[in-house]
Amino acid sequence: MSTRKTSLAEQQAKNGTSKYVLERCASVNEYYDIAFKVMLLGNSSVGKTCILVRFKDGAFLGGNFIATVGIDFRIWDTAGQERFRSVTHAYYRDAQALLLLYDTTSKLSFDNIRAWLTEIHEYAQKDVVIMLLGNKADMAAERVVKTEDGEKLAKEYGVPFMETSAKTGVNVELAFLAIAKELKHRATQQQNEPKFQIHDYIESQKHKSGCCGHM
Ligand SMILES: Nc1nc2c(ncn2[C@@H]2O[C@H](COP(=O)(O)OP(=O)(O)OP(=O)(O)O)[C@@H](O)[C@H]2O)c(=O)[nH]1
Repeated sequence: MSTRKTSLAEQQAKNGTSKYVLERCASVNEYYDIAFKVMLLGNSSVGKTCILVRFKDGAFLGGNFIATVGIDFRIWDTAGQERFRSVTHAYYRDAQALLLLYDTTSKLSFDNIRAWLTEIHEYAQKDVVIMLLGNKADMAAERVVKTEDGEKLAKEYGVPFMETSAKTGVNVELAFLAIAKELKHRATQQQNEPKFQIHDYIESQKHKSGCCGHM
């Protein structure tokens, strides 16, 4: 993709400066044509921080995240604890995308998704992109939330869904990439151009990466 304006972050990456420099640069608006605010939401301990770290480290190690995605992601890792809720509400309003996580080994975190969605509808922008993620898919023995339950809930609310693992990395990049593609298409879509179908995109990519039992 070619929406990126500058190669400063890239140069610094080539020069071997730390990933923190790269990440900081990646969050500076002026280096990009488009920038979006993405938030990670969900109960405490569902794995929001781990998903973000997995995504960022994978991207840094691969060395081509910025070049491939070409969009400045400012990702807000929120606190899941109830006592911080009033603080996070304030940030919903200008978020373009929300990754809503539950933990496949925690029924409570799954049951609370409805409450999270109610809150999102109250505080977020009407056209915010929401994606439901069932995390910790690697913990097969401890699983209490079936994949079908996640799928059913997502269908009910009309949001895309996938199971992820911050531990193995399965579907982590796909989740962020799908959001990036959706937001980019919305921002740059020309008249008469077909709408990006996020559900179709995810389904086609999920089949590619979800084949080999390494959840
Ligand atoms: N096995 C496994 N463990 C995970 C995964 N994701 C997170 N964890 C573990 O779950 C715990 C909580 O992860 P965090 O990323 O801190 O959770 P959080 O949602 O950011 O929590 P708060 O900051 O309290 O809202 C940690 O012990 C992680 O190691 C995963 O995909 N698989």
